Amino acid sequence: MAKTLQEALLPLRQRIDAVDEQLLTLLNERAQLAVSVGEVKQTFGETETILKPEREAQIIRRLQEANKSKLFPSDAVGAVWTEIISACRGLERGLVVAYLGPEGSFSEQAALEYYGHAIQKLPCVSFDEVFRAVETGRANVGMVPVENSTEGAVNRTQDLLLSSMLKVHGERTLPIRHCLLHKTGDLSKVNRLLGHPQALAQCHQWLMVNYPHLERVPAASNSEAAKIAAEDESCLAIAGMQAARIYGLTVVTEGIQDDANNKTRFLAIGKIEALPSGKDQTSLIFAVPNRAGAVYDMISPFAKHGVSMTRFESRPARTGQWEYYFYVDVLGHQNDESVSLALNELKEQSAFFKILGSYPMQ
Ligand SMILES: O=C(O)C(=O)C[C@]1(C(=O)O)C=C[C@@H](O)C=C1
Repeated sequence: MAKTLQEALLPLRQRIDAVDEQLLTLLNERAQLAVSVGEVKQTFGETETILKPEREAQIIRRLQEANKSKLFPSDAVGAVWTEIISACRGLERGLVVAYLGPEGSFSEQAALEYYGHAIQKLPCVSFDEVFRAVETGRANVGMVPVENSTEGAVNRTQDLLLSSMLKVHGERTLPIRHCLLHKTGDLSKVNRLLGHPQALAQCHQWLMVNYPHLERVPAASNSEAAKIAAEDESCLAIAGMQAARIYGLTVVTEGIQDDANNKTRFLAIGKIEALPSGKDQTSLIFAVPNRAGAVYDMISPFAKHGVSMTRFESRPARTGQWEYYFYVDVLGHQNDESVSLALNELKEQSAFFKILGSYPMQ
């Protein structure tokens, strides 16, 4: 007699159960090893945050390499091991992560994707507060947006990176899909649209075509806009799907950002510094003396030592003298010989010079 579907599935499901049990045993073995690592760190007086960004990046890259041309998807290797490491790290010591909240922001998503879910979340009301929370030790680390593929630099973050003593130890780039959200979906009472200025700018053309006369009101964050709209039928909000879910909003239109490939790059900041991981980049800020050819002279050490520049941006120095700070990313770690030589030469000629950090590339 032919088997039923359940009968046909049973032996396969039994084998899946057996594999899961083996995985669980191995995960517990790994967790125990992480606890031992934590104890060893303690005996060596390593009492600061337990996070080792270079080691985490190496583990994930090595496994992704080993998994090449295998069945389990490479992206899933990254996501699964981020969570495994996060859980193990949490057993060594909890990690408090500050970011622009409230709950449901893209910054929160970046924080969870980078540090995993075994963290203590500290949503903050502004980027300034994120930096302050980490500087004062209320949080161990923070996650802040630094640039968007449509709108360019996130200016407040750039300014805070300039003045803060915090270092960059990692990066995460997220695709950003904005949605138009409303409490009920009946827009008859709507008279304004709330969104973070960055989100309003990233959706500018779509809004011009679809809601040209609607008043646009800047909000402290997208998730804050969503939270307000959840209480007020006169408000539309721009925020992500996660915020729509958390605050129970109706999605009026999905994907309203002007560029379908809209992305934001976030930086992981803290007091720790990442050691070389084998595939790193270095972020720095410098200012040049105000004379002809100064910028050219400044960047020539990179060409001389074969160091690739991946980002070059300027911000006014606020002296009223048309002077600028240059924000530059280069490939390689500051401990690499070529990068170190180039940076030393650049430093000697700079009116201002600051390394924000060397960190594993995503
Ligand atoms: O190797 C370490 O230093 C650990 O603490 C272990 C571990 C891991 O679970 O593999 C956890 C946290 C660190 O950020 C890096 C790796």
